[in-house]
Amino acid sequence: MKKVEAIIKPFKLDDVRESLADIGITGMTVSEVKGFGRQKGHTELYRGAEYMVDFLPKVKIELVIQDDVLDQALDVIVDTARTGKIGDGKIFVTDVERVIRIRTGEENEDAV
Ligand SMILES: Nc1ncnc2c1ncn2[C@@H]1O[C@H](COP(=O)(O)OP(=O)(O)OP(=O)(O)O)[C@@H](O)[C@H]1O
Ligand SMILES: [Mg+2]
Repeated sequence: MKKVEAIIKPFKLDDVRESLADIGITGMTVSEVKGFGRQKGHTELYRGAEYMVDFLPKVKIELVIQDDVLDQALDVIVDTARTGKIGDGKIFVTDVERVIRIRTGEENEDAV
């Protein structure tokens, strides 16, 4: 199992959620976050205005998925979240050791 953390532009969240649902992703966690990339937050466009702040608003999506859907999920996120402008975001992938569904006690592949 893999965890995918995708930092994206907030206005892309609905599209990304829908595209992921379309390929059968059944759960995700979303947070409002702030961050910067290599432009250090300066001079990035957000909702048509040029922001001059240290941290720009972003949305973080976290998904834990089975290995066999990883590549498809990454393709969907990249294709849907890309505008081609700076600040489109970044995706981090890590291994997940264990997953437990609290209600049933099911684990791992049965629980994602
Ligand atoms: N190395 C990193 N570690 C953790 N979070 C990061 C890292 N790089 C980017 N982020 C997060 O992703 C958000 C978007 O980053 P961004 O797309 O600006 O990356 P970039 O490397 O500057 O690429 P680009 O040149 O396309 O803007 C940042 O605001 C931050 O929240
Ligand atoms: Mg950047």
